[in-house]
Amino acid sequence: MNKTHAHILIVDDDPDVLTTARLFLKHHYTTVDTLDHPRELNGVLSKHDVDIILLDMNFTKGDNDGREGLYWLNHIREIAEDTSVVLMTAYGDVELAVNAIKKGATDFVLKPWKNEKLLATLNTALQLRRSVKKVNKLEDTRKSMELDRDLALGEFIGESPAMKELMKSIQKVGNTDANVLILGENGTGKTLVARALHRASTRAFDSFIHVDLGALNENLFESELFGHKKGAFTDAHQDRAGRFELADTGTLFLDEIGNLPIHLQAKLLTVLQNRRLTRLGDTKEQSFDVRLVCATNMPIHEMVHKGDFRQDLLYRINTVELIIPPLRERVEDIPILIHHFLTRFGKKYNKPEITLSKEAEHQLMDYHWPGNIRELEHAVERMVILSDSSHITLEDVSFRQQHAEDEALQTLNLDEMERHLIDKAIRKHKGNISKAASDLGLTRAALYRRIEKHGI
Ligand SMILES: Nc1ncnc2c1ncn2[C@@H]1O[C@H](COP(=O)(O)OP(=O)(O)OP(=O)(O)O)[C@@H](O)[C@H]1O
Repeated sequence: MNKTHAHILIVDDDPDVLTTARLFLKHHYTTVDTLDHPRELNGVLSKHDVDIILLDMNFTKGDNDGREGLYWLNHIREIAEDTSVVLMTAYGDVELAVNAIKKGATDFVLKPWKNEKLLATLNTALQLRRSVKKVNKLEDTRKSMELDRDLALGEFIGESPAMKELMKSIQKVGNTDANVLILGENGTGKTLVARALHRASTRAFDSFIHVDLGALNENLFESELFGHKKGAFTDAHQDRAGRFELADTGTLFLDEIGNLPIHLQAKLLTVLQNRRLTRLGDTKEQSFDVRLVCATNMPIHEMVHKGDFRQDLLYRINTVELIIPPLRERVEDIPILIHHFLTRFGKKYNKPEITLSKEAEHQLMDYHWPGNIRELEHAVERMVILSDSSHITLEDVSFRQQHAEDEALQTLNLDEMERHLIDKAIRKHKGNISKAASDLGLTRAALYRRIEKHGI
């Protein structure tokens, strides 16, 4: 017979009771111990994680009021608070049993017991104990998530004025239900900001659902977002909740919203306006309660002017706009980010002492990082992996710097090339626009126009 994995301890002064109970319970549980007096409980409970104590109520000859049992019950509650206690009473004293349960006993059995009844009582007590343990574990997880909530911004590195301002806004907006639109180039940390907003909100313990609208197949848009009923389309073999439902009472993060085709923008707008949705193939409408955070790397306001993005949808999603500047505009953050990634990847690749020379750091600060923090993160990871010593020098960096510039120059897109050259000229002349303009063969006004166009 398969035994239940559990440790049962029987405490009774009657040797016959101990033997009978032990012989029977040994067939059902992996560990069954006995004690002929509760005074030995401390020793056992300090060494073993006992699941259930089956406790007699009277240990002194002539005593039958159960007071001893209540005393030891109290004692167990104090020294092993999540061990369950099941009391044995020979007298069927209901009042005593009720009193014991009030004081924390899980249940009681009458002596002499029926084996099936004893087993059923112990199994129920065991289940209860396991649920209590699970709840405690969840509570621990909740507490650690609370810590994580503070850490979330700890992980968010940036000391430039722009980043400090952004962190303040996250704290301010975080615990409201305002819809937030995050704008920034690829790899600037939009997803990180969306998560930080969620963690700073009262919804932090509910779900955070991330949907990449850029990667979503147009045909599946409705079913993914709003769910479907079984049979709604050929592959709909069962009912399925959409992302809006999954995010209910939590945060829904719609990433790359600028990539949403105009006809789907209309569908999304209707759902947001009505705050109700209908699963594909269903007739019933249902309401939802989500906090909406959207992000895009597209020039969304320009798209509205050109008619590529619906203005009414933009107004729905951008109650607050957070703009994350590109890394090249906050060069002062580069050294701390490098340090942060060196520590992380140093640990990961077993090179905890790894450092970077000052020259190498300057070289990295000079680079324009079109892929922003993600590119920097990958560059540092590569350097840590490839470095032969525990010190990264200019040579290690120059190689990849050159490589990256070559890659950037390989583009045949005139717009990108223009942006790259302007950026390079400005860096070469350390921000002096007149000199950069003359190097590029442009007037200052023409250069300013282009700077604005490229958002440099
Ligand atoms: N301020 C920051 N501090 C530390 N790490 C950051 C910061 N910003 C971004 N990162 C890291 O850079 C990487 C890219 O960030 P994230 O995915 O949030 O960018 P994104 O703007 O959402 O990118 P995409 O537009 O490509 O989706 C992640 O690994 C993230 O942890």
